[in-house]
Amino acid sequence: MEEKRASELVLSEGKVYHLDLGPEQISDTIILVGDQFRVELVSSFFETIEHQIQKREFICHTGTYNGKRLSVLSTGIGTDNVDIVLNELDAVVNIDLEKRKEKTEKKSLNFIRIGTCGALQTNVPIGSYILSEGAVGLDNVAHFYNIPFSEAENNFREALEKHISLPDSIRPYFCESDEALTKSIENHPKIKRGITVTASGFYGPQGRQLRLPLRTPDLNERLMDFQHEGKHIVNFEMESSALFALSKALGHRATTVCLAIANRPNGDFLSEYHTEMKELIGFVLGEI
Ligand SMILES: O=P(O)(O)O[C@H]1O[C@H](CO)[C@@H](O)[C@H]1O
Ligand SMILES: O=c1cc[nH]c(=O)[nH]1
Repeated sequence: MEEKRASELVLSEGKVYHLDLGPEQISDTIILVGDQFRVELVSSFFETIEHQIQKREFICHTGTYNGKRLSVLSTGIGTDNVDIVLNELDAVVNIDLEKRKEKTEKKSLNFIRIGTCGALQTNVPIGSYILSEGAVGLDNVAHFYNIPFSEAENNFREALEKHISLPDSIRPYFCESDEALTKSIENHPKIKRGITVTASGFYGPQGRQLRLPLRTPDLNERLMDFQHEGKHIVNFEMESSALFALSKALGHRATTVCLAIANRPNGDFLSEYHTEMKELIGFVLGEI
């Protein structure tokens, strides 16, 4: 295997550059959250914490919950950050950082994103837990890689592209979550399973209009009434498409569960959700 150059595998004092992590400092199951302050909320459930680090918006705590080693890491907002997080976590486990060479034996990580989202169906009230069976990417991260999308994933994307007319410059992609990981956290009365749309922004890209007019004003209605082989779109958030696509390509497993803090068709928004988020975290940790 060829040695990765300093500008390609970017390290700082032997650790991956943005996350400041090395191989001993992460577990095989990693909880990903967008908000950096949610890391402490997750690790407040741990009985021990062995490692804590922060660089920029990336905070990581590694410890144990019910005797099981777990890490929790903040990604910050957006799929551009997910590109950094997934590539660097994969490098930590699958590249020998000292020799700068890919390892022969690869490790597979489990990623569970616990986020917030906006529901896109009238019958999914704020406070629901939305579990992603797959994510439509309206961002462009996956377009820079060869992702082994399945025929079913390509068919879903094609059907969606026919249903919504997006500006020519936006090319959606679709990637499923890991079914076994998804199933492991589906047993809760507040859980609704469905398809997530990962947007490249919070306002216009999610059909929110403040002062700027929108180029696709009926985007949300189009997404809400789309269905393909019994699958419906249920929510908007900003990370899962890249998380699922890069995990698939790198041989990792990923799923997402989000607390609905907005309901777009009903016009509702929950700005203070600490208690609801704590309950969701407690549920997920108890299941994995
Ligand atoms: O609460 P988090 O995990 O950050 O998730 C959602 O909230 C942010 C937008 O407010 C985006 O990151 C979106 O995906
Ligand atoms: O409406 C919402 C709420 C949370 N996160 C999003 O990306 N959108």
